[in-house]
Amino acid sequence: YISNTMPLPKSGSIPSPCWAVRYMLQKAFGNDKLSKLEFLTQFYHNDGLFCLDNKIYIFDQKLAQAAINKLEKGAEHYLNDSPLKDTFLGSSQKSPETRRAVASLFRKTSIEERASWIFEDTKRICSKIRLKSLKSAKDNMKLFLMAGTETTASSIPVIFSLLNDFPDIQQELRDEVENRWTEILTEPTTSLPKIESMMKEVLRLYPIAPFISRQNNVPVNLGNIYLDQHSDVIIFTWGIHRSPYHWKDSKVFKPFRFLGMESLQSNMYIPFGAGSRVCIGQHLAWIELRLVIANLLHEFRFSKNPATSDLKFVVDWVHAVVHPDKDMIFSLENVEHD
Ligand code: HEM
Repeated sequence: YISNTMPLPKSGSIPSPCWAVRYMLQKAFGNDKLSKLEFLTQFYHNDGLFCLDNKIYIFDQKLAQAAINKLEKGAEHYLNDSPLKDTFLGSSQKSPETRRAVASLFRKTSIEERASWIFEDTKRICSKIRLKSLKSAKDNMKLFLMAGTETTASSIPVIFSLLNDFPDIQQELRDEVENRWTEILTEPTTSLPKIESMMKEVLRLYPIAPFISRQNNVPVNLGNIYLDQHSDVIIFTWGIHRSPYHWKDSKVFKPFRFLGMESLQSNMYIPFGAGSRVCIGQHLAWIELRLVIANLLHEFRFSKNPATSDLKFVVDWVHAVVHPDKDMIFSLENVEHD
């Protein structure tokens, strides 16, 4: 009703919820910010973006693509005192165009070439660390450890919580593991199509990193949208992944949705971000997750425990990860093997 009676925003302007919509959101969702944002992505579907609390949330595919390509990571001074400054690994402080060029060059190289670049780069970083204080090196290590552990670790309980809700699917995945167990033991990268499809679907419905952030140092046009200098832009992965306009049965967990799906429309699926700042650890995370899930399914049967029957997933806005709202307790039963 509110949507139909509101004046249409001018083309090229960024809509923002009026007091009536804000009141309704508060009544409907209380402090559940994620649900409010999810609601607003549908409310402003035709605009593809909205502004809330001085942040611009983008979920239209073309606008998201433009924002990813044109805007900065949002840490413009981050590298100033860092030993990564002026190194290949620290290319984040260069212009988006340079970074894209570097990233595409990097993609075309062989593993051996990459290794030698990284080796040279690391040597340069080490000599800088020797000359400077260790503080900024520590900061970068913290980023790496946070990005590499919170994310993968948070994905595992979400996956098993869903598999508890669907015991038949859990068994189907266990069967896939058992059929290939000897292969997995000798070759840990053995393909497990059903498990991989399920992992993709979990990261679609519950993207562990629910948004990616960007900023601009100079005014920028995204399509016909004008962004002032230093706009705070959020590419809202959660909204994109759950949009009924992009996905059939968008709110339903369909673990085998991705089976046999060769390619996806770009930017409809961005659990690891996109562009030159795409997650550096995505391939490692994928292998880790696949092996952890295979191992756990091989060892145990998981089922719901009454102690955590009404589980909800919430966002830790500081670390930008999705996690369960309380400790998860599962019941385990050993899987017997001959
Ligand atoms: C399920 C697991 C993971 C998810 C969902 C995930 C997701 C993400 C996302 C969305 C970004 C931001 C990309 C962007 O801004 O476009 C990111 C960045 C990053 N990730 Fe991951 N990640 C995961 C695992 C890992 C692992 C295992 C590592 C390291 C071993 C890692 C290291 C990083 C680093 C260093 C960045 C910053 C890259 C940059 O700023 O250039 N991540 N990740």
